[in-house]
Amino acid sequence: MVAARAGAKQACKVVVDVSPTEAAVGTRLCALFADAARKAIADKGSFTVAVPGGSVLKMLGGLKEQKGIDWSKVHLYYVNHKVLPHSDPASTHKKALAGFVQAVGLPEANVAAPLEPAPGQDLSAAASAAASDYESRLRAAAASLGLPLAQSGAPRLDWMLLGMGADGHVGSLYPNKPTLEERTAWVLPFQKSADAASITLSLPVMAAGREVVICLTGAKKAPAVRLAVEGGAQPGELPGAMVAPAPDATLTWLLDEAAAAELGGKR
Ligand SMILES: O=C1O[C@H](COP(=O)(O)O)[C@@H](O)[C@H](O)[C@H]1O
Repeated sequence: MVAARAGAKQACKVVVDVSPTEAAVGTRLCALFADAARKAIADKGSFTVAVPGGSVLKMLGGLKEQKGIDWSKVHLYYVNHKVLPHSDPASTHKKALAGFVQAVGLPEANVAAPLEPAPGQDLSAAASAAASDYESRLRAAAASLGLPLAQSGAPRLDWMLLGMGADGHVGSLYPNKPTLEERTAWVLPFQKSADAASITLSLPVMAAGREVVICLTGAKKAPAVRLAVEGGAQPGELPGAMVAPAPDATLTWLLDEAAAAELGGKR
């Protein structure tokens, strides 16, 4: 079921797209991704997309079934990434390569892999270096691909695909953290604990997507979905609700029935 909503505070068009099961959400996600890629490539010769980790990345395995995409014209970025060697089983880059990139024939040169930590490097220093490197690469790509910039100055990727945690976190932007206040940097380091750090796109870059798709499933996330879609979160409480795309953008909530269960009204 697909419904456009006017209720949320975003100025952009908001679509709530509900499928019966998690598997059906995965199928729908890959079909929408493929449609957007084919259209962008036909219209302007390239498709730029940022993808998250977690359950949404796994769903992208279904892209293997999609036909008619010129993968040499697709440019892939990560919404967030743990500061780890690419050989680490928890590396999102490693999972993306194995999950769909290699199978569909997306050239690895078109995948912006984050800088790996140097052996023995201090984690916080490695996170800062990786964030700064990723931002430089994104700036270079924005220039070479001619990406338009949003009013915030952030690059407008064609598709900004986000997951959201039950606590409302998107990428590595967590509730009530100073990273939510960032307005200038495109990529930020975030140290979650003494032994876990990541880099993440900033809120302005997430919001700058020409299409922003927030995909999530499961009953545990239903309260966060209700708050984000219908409003009412306290400032800083729910990062997913703080992604406010431009008026000419579309924000699509791609949900299963369980995640949509607390939404009232028409959906
Ligand atoms: O920590 C993270 O969580 C979100 C949501 O993950 P999910 O497995 O519950 O879908 C994810 O989008 C993000 O990339 C990841 O770092």
